[in-house]
Amino acid sequence: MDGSAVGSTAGGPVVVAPGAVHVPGWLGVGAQRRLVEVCRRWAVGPVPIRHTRLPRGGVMSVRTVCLGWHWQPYRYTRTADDVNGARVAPFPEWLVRLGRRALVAAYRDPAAGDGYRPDTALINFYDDRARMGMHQDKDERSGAPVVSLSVGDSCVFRFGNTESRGRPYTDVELASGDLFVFGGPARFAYHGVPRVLPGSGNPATGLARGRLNITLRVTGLPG
Ligand SMILES: O=C(O)CCC(=O)C(=O)O
Ligand SMILES: [Fe+2]
Repeated sequence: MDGSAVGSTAGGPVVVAPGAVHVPGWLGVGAQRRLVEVCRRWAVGPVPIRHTRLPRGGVMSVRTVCLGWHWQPYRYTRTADDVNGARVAPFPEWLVRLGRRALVAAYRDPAAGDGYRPDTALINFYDDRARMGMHQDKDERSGAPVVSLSVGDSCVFRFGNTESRGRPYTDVELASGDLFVFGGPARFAYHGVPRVLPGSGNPATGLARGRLNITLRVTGLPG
């Protein structure tokens, strides 16, 4: 993955809320295909992709595997103690660079990626029925932006406000190759995925069914 196919924007950035930007078609098909391939490898190990168990007994409908730091509700650790105890795969340098380019594209500012050093990625796989309830990404001790990349089936992405799970929110359709960034005043906004749209993806990405979402984040944790 060298990101060479990045930048084939099908449309310019759309500001959904201050600090929250949707860039349709940011990843070309080649870049999406490489992401699918590498995510398939990460899904196998060292920590296998799994449905995250919630402390009160629930189980998330998406399946998740992490890089750099392992997220389990509601903290980050180096080892996946709720899965197999293994240390998660390292966060690759090319993904840091991709995150920087994402910020430059979303904020239309050549300096927007300077100093951005994401150190964890959550890779979520959604089957036809998977969803994600409204939540904040708030286990990070950093206000740096979250970079979100989507491949495969489209979904309805609900982007809300920082006060509550409820309205006002905006429903955005995230399609294969789309970038969504939330930073600044939008960084701690509630968001979720009420549904995926089965069969809407492009098989040329290598993902015949389902939806892949990768979020890059800065944990703010030491070393
Ligand atoms: O799947 C998405 O688009 C969002 C995922 C998400 O919000 C998360 O992993 O925290
Ligand atoms: Fe989230």
